[in-house]
Amino acid sequence: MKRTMTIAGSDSGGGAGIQADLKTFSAMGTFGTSVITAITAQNTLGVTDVYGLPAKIVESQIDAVMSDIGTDAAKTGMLFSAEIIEAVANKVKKWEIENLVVDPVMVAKSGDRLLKEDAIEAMRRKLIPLALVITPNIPEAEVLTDVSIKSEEDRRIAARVLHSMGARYVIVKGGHLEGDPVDLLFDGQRFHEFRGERIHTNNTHGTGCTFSSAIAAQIARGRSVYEAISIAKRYVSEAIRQAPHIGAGHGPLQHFPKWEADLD
Ligand SMILES: Nc1ncnc2c1ncn2[C@@H]1O[C@H](COP(=O)(O)OP(=O)(O)O)[C@@H](O)[C@H]1O
Ligand SMILES: Cc1ncc(COP(=O)(O)OP(=O)(O)O)c(N)n1
Repeated sequence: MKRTMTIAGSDSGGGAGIQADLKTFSAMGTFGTSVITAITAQNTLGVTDVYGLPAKIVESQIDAVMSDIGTDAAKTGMLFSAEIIEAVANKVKKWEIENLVVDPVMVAKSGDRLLKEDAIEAMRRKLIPLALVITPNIPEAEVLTDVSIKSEEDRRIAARVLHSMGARYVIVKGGHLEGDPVDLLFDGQRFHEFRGERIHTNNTHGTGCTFSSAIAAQIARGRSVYEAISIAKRYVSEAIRQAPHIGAGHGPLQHFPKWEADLD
């Protein structure tokens, strides 16, 4: 069985973070392991408290997983501080993790901060150069590149800047744009659009976590980055469409046991 590791924060509400990642890994037919970076007190209405863990315990969790179980791909989500980003980057190098999907999580849908302001430079310099794939949404791409994205051309410029920082594949997601969500991939040479149909709902908590975890799991299973993104997009769409209406705010997605089996 292929192995996938998430390095991310815990969401007590179960919709995003580590919890969404592990549900997605399982649905994709991979064995998921987890490295917790921060604990959030969170529900569908928002985040009421955040506790960042010491970088040392993040390092020892990675060592514990990698020295015994190993991984075929990894993803990062909420990394909270510059210290944790540096610790993760060092361990990614030490364990030679090449299939790394970086979801540069900064702010929750509720508007609450999940990454300290002074950690953005560490994200740019230490982690992005190690990424096989980086999956920013529009606001994250703007912060990382200092490009204000007002048009499709701006989005392409931002994708090029992120690629120049060292990520091999850049996908700037379109969930925050008006109309049907189109995600834009740049591989260093060509652009490719992944088109979806907008589902009008409040149940979109954890879409980014689910998308990046599904990409990591499909890469672990040997699919190309293009195939992995295409499958991840279908999965997220269906997970939003069949969301269970839980909580009074942005509700979580529905995850599907044996989704992978349905693909073959
Ligand atoms: N309402 C929606 N209907 C269909 N797909 C969506 C919707 N919202 C987001 N997506 C898709 O979910 C994935 C995550 O995108 P996005 O919501 O932009 O990320 P994030 O959660 O990081 O803000 C993307 O593939 C995006 O196109
Ligand atoms: C612990 C934790 N990690 C990440 C997020 C953000 O997740 P995302 O998938 O981008 O979903 P939304 O917050 O945009 O719904 C989070 N909220 N908590």
